Amino acid sequence: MGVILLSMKTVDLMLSARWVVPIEPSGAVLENHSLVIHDGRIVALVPTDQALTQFQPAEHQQFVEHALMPGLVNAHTHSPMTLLRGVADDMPLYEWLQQHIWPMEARHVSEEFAHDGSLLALAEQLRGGTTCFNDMYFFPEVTAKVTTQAGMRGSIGLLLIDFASAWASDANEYIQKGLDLYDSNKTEPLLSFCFAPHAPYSVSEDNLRRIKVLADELDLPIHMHVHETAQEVNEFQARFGMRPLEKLAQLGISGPNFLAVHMTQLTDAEIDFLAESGTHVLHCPEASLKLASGFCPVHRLQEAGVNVAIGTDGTASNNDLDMFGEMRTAALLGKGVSGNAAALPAETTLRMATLNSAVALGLADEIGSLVPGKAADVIAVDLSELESQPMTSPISHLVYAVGRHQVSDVWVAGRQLLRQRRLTSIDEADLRARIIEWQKRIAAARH
Ligand SMILES: CSC[C@H]1O[C@@H](n2cnc3c(O)ncnc32)[C@H](O)[C@@H]1O
Ligand SMILES: [Zn+2]
Repeated sequence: MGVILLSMKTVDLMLSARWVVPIEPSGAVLENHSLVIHDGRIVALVPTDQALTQFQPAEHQQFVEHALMPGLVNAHTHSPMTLLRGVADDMPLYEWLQQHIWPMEARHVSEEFAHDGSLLALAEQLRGGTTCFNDMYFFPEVTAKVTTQAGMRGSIGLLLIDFASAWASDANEYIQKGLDLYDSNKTEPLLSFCFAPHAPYSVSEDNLRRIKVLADELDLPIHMHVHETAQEVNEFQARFGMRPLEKLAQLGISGPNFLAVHMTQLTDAEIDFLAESGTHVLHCPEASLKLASGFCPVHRLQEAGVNVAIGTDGTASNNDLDMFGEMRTAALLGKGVSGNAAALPAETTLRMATLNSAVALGLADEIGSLVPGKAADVIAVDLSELESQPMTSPISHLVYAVGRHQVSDVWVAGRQLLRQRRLTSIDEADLRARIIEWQKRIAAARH
């Protein structure tokens, strides 16, 4: 016994579970395996009986009726917009943006708005099993700070839009503030950055050229709403004599460092072009459905070889940050739109919300699957509930049957941020009080 103990490796944490869904190297489910974690990284994923003879963990948690899987990666959102949840429903994109959201943002967006809205987004996402999100909003330095304070992982958008806001008055200031944010945080382990020009219709060609030069110089991805509605494409065509994607191709923006959000309007030739250029598509099915923007042809994109990731978009159009719900919608919609029940099977959809999102964000070496060497961004999903019975297939249940309330525990870089459904790094009571104040302020301004 003494000899065995001596040869055992001391590690920080062992998570043993009935089921583990690592996503890579195979999409298969492992039974009775343990994840071994040290210094925030996965050091082994082995059968539990083997793990117990090889490793001596400082902490050992056992999940007898749970599945462990990689944290979900929300490929597109606008965190502070949680404060605008439910303010403008049941209308199309331009009416929603121009008559409701932009005027409300002009009235309310501030450092404090970005702080409290981001905190609410972090809390909602962690409680729903999302461990990393890709953001685009005003005051990104505030979102970045709250994210690191909470211990979550974030890809922060260096925003550009051609109108003055509480954050910046013109393109020069937007770009400079973005670069300053990047410079002062580029070594922060939980943060990464994307340039985030809002859309082809809201950022001039000259400014897009500037972003392209900077993105090449710093080797950062560019993240942008593109071909969201037919109206966008038609109006752009009337103004510039070409479709937005063609303009972006002309500017050299499309390619493996380009993340195109929505993409509901695509010709066959454009699908081929996206595949050839290595452009990533960030699919936000619920926001596109709610705004009746159109349908992203996900199955055709995947058949062509395009990397398609899943995002929620913001809560003013979704209206939640529920990546389990989003996976289910993506899978069902993908079948409906393609007329093919075999399109977007559960395993593919789970991969879209984890590894594909990580690939799009340039983070696949770090997150998106449970592979030794990667960061320990892990979630435990309780499958003991009646609603998950009988346990015919964990992967099927995770996509088609599980609700986000079944996420019991969450770790980011090996740090536990949700323990038996309680947040460990965010004060829920304080957050609730702040949100009630915002509710009053926003309601008062509307009357
Ligand atoms: C300038 S920060 C981001 C900007 O985007 C707005 N927004 C949120 N959702 C969408 C969407 O689906 N399409 C276009 N613009 C969107 C948000 O209100 C902010 O102003
Ligand atoms: Zn968006």
